Amino acid sequence: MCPSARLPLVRARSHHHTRGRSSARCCSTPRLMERAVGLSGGVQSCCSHTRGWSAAVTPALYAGRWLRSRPRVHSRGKPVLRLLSLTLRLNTEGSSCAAAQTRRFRLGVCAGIDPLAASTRRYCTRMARTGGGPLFRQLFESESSTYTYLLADAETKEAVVIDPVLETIDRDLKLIRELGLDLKVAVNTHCHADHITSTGLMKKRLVGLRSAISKFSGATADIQLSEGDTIPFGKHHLTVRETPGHTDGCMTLVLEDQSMAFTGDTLLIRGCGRTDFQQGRPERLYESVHQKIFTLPDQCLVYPAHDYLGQTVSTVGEERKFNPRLTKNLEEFVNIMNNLNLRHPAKIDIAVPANLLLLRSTLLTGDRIHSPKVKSRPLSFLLFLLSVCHEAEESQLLEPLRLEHVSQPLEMPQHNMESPRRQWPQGPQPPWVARVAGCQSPVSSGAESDTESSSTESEKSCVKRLELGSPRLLPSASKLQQRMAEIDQQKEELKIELQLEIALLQGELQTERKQLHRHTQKLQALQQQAGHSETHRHTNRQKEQERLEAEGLRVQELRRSCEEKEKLIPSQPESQREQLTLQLQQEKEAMEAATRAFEDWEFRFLEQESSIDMEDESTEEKETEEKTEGQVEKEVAGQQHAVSTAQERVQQLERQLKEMEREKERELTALRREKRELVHTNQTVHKEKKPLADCPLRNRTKNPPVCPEDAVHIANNRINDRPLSVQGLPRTLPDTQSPGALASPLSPHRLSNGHSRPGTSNGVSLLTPCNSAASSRAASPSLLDLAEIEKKLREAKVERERLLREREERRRGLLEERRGRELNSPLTEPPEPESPQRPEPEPKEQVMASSPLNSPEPRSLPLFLSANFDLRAHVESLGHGVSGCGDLRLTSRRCAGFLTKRGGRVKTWKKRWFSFDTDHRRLAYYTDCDERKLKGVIYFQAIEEVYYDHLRTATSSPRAPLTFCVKTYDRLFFLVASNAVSMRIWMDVIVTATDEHSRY
Ligand SMILES: N[C@@H](CCC(=O)N[C@@H](CSS)C(=O)NCC(=O)O)C(=O)O
Repeated sequence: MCPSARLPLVRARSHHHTRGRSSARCCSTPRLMERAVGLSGGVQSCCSHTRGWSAAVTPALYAGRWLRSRPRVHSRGKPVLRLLSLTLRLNTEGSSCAAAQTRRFRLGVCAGIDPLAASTRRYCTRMARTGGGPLFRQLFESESSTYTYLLADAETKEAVVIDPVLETIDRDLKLIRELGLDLKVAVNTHCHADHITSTGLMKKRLVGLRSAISKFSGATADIQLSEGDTIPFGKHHLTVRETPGHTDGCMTLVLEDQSMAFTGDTLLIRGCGRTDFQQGRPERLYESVHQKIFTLPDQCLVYPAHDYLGQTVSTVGEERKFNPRLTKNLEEFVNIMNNLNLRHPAKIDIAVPANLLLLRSTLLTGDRIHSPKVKSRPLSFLLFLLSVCHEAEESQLLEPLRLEHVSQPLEMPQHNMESPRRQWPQGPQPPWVARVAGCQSPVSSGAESDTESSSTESEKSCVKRLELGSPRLLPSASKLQQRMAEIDQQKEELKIELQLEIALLQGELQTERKQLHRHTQKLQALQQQAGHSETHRHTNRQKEQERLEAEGLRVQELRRSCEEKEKLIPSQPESQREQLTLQLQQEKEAMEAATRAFEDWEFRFLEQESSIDMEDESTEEKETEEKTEGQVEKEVAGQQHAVSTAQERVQQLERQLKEMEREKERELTALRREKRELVHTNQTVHKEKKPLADCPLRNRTKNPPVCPEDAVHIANNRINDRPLSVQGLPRTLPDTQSPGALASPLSPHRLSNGHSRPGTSNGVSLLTPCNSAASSRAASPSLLDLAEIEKKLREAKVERERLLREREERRRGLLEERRGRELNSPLTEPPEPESPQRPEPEPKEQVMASSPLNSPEPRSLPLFLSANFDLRAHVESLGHGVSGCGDLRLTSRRCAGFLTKRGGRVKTWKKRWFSFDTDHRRLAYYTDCDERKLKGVIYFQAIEEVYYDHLRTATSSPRAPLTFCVKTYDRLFFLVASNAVSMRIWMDVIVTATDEHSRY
């Protein structure tokens, strides 16, 4: 396909019209045509200013230049000919009312009538009425007081954003989304020093978006702008006016109808950009404003990049009249500017390199930077990253990429050495070379294909000719040198990007560390909170305990009084006895009721106590309290989880670092290999060019002898081109380690055409001293890099270990603290069962025996309340061999022994000493057989069922066949006996306490 056929039918516009100056600016020279780089139309040109619109510029005229100036070097060194979406754009001006309006306006300008003599407002209103004006939004970022502007064509929705700020990227993108805009270009009026642009990140988020900045900014972007360039969006466009002075790359962007000017930092409202850093020069700024901005119509609205006083807009006329600096003469102006004594912008040290960096299309948007986190990295992290990169990389970043190796027709005349592509011998090429292979037309030279192209036949013949020594196609030494310089540059690029990636990873590490710190703080806060609630709970519990004890005393008092009255009755006159007995009966019932209430209360209390050990459930009141505790514990667990997640992330980062290191090694190896090959080719060229009397060409190509000169070179090569690995980093260059590799840096398949390398006896490439010096120069930074990477890796490892240690210490601290709380808290100390206030009752056998109530037994009373109930006898009567069961202490009123109990919440199995006490009517359990530390109680009235577990807990129980269950009204206890006999005894013992049992 003809290259020109791919180009759009371009439209040409009046380039630049400023009241009466239009003819000076408006031109139709090819140079200016080439400068007019459009977005979608691609090209606009100047033309007859009397017509406003011209016929299309011949596409072919532009095509070559376009393609030559547009190849881009991808971060991996691949050329990406970014052919813009050169859509066919027909000149449709005049087809709509709005366009007609615009046209009339233009014609007015061209005819020397100043249509803006009327107020801008009126003009804008007219434009709005006709729907001709662009959609416009002024957005503000408060930290740096930056204005971002959004302009869009209301019909096509194509949009341009000016000076977007990183901090407000989400807001801006949201608005763009909401308005349904198709953001085509993000342009920066200059390389800002006070904030980081969001351009790079926007490109990452919006497919097809391209960055633009002045070519004098020092930053690279997809589009590098200069005077007269236009940025179209729909039927509108902005024109670039270079306005240096604040920085070299400052531009003012003027809307097509000159109704708006985006002046960046050049002209501020009643002020102007400072000139004390970033190539600032007051004289230049003065000239820029006066020549490029003050020449705009008075009504032209001035939209600056900043305002620190809340002003939003001004006009050219106003500024020309009232600007306190720019109304002065040059000398005064310079004086003012040199004495502003402003503080440097807070972020200058990071913003400048960041902006130089983030505008680059390869960074943060290319496939080298893989990290999925890029999008979500916080600003602080980016700042960190940039500060890391700043010092080391600034110089390289300032250097825009310039590789112009676009394919040229193969059969070009010999004198045309513009394309070094043809001279590369066949073999492993760096990817970018492969991407532009072949005799394709410039347009189809591989830019649209992602596949690596193979050598074409003509390439092969070219190589063959080269190898046969054809002087026609030998590359010039300077071209080779140039290519080597480019490889060095690529190396530098690679270095920068890898360092960036490392910095990214380090940044992530730092973010994780900060997160860890936050989690730790939260954990501490939670612990404090837990401590407070613990104290509160403690106080409450103490009070409750006191009340409980008082109630216990009262119940005892009631009991004593009943007993005394009971003793007195027999000594009373016969006539009163019945009455007294009745009274006594009532008092006893009251006493029983009080006792039951007390016991319930005590039960709840003890249950709550034991819940501290997380083994028991609680009553409703306790549940409320525990809920808070549970939440705290849950949060603590959450924090611990977060800590371990952070730790995993650190490990992951470490892995990524290693991978980066490996990738770097691979890339460096490939680059070194290519360089060696080039060195070799260079050497060949030298040899081909000079008459080699002592080493005839034919001989050299067929069966080359080692001539003395070569021998020297070989020796040199062995010293100078010595693999770096030999010099200290053996693993970095595995392919050059072996003596064979030393002797033959050319890969074997490069010799597969059957020809030995000219100038080598065994494939050794030759180095001139100059080349070898270049080689070592190029190699040294790589060594440093590797050492640096390794150092960082070590640091990361140390950091990781530190984090791990910290985590472990925290965990231990937590555990200890918790243990300490358990030990110190009186709440966790079980109440003494044999407390002085509540002495263990006397053996009830005697008491009950002497009681007049012991018989007749009311049928409704549970079995164990029967006065003559003998537990041991009962168990024996059931056929159990009690005497043979040594691990049980069974008396007439008590049964005690070890059982293993499953925890209520934390399902751990713990051995406890259980005591079934018919007098206290409770089954209590203690930590040990001395019965000093009560862990919990099950009151008889709570027991509902006792049954064998039937191996339900088989997977967890220490002895599933010996596991049985005690069901209370609100909980299920799993207990394990030490043997089958004791299990059966225990079950029969406990079942006596059930109401169910009392019915039989
Ligand atoms: N206080 C601000 C810095 C303000 C500042 O220096 N603004 C620049 C434009 S951004 S580089 C400027 O040119 N100002 C001119 C003026 O007269 O204010 C900060 O700390 O960031």
